[in-house]
Amino acid sequence: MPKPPPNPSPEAAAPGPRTRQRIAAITVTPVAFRDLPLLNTVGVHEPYAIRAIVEVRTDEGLTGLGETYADTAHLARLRRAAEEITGTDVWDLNALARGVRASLAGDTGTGGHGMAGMVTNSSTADAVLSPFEVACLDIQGQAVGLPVSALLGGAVRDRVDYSAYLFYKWDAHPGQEPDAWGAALDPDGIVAQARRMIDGYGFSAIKLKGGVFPPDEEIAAIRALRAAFPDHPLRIDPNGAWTVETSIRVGQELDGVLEYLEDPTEGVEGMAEVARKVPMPLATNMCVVSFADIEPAVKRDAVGVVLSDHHFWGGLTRSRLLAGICETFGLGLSMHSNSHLGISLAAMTHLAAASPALTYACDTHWPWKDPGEDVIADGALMFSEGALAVPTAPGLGVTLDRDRLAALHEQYVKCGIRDRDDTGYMKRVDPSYELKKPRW
Ligand SMILES: O=C([O-])C(=O)C[C@H](O)[C@@H](O)C(=O)[O-]
Ligand SMILES: [Mg+2]
Repeated sequence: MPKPPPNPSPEAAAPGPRTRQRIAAITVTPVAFRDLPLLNTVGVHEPYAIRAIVEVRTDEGLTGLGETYADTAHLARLRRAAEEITGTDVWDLNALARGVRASLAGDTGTGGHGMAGMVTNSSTADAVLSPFEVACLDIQGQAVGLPVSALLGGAVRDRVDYSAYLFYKWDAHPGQEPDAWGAALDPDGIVAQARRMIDGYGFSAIKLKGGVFPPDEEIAAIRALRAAFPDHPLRIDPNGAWTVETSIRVGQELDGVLEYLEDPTEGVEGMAEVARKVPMPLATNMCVVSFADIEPAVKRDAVGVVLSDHHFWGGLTRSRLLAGICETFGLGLSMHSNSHLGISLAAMTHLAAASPALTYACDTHWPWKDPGEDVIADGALMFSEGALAVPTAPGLGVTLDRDRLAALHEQYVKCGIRDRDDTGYMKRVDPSYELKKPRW
């Protein structure tokens, strides 16, 4: 009889405490990529969108990636936080959050996160923490050979659906040649834009950014979309541009047409009043934007769906916490997006894959970006039938292309935009433009 193999030594059998993987260096690089003249209720997108790319390096030589806003105040906070958290173990996300909070001590400023005034109450500490947390998860995944979705509890789906995010738009930035999308300033233009986007990406849900034209014109656009795309769930988001009365009227007129009505009016009280009188759920990325906002909204039954966004909810693990809270209180979960690059898209996809309650197609601004402009290498994120396959490579599953990073940084330096300012740009184009809240 063959002899059984000898028992392994206790050292070999037990994995033992692994060596900590400490943050040795962090680089924060602002970048700019071309953006189109997309209209919203506070103005129009400038010719470039700005983002910050965060690289976290460990003492063992692994690098994790994060992406966030690049407004001046946010960049300064990122750099202060980067100094404070250097030396932290990438597995100790609580210590990471403590370090970020410590770096903000005495900083009472709010905003500066790149949301053009449309999200004002989100937590500064969570917005600063987010890209570092994502980068640490990227490193953790690489270290153990697992995708980030596995670290978040496991992917419950292998594909994540995104929606066609439509905007009213001019045909060109003033003084430039018309872009490939052309103008969309009426129902026909919006339907043509939807067709182009759905033909290109296969999206199976549609969101219209509203709050730009009088509500009846936007109702007409939604009706035209319904006629052209009878089976696509539809949403409209005027970013709080309407009074409570207008919101109720629009909601009642669109009975049976919308899957949800997003931020028709500003504030929890107004949203609660609207919610009582319209037939469809209200969704928000404006009145529930931090953990402190959840209790008042739940108590007043103000919203039916929360649009999570790891960029201002403190990263991926805190967004999973939000998902759990939403499940507990019977709130639906969807996902918000700003103009972004591939690192953000990868993080959003891992999060959505690992969030069982996320049953709506996620927002993304991806189609509005020039496909050639990114900081990641091509090939990791390819849309098919409106969805992205969840990356299965270790970590986020995307790699930084240094030449592209350098080119987009150079573009940031040259373009001169340092803070997102949709209103200021609109006023430069049309000096009679006024910011009104509510507008109708
Ligand atoms: O859902 C939303 O509220 C957004 O996507 C906010 C964005 O800032 C959007 O309005 C934009 O990019 O103009
Ligand atoms: Mg919104």
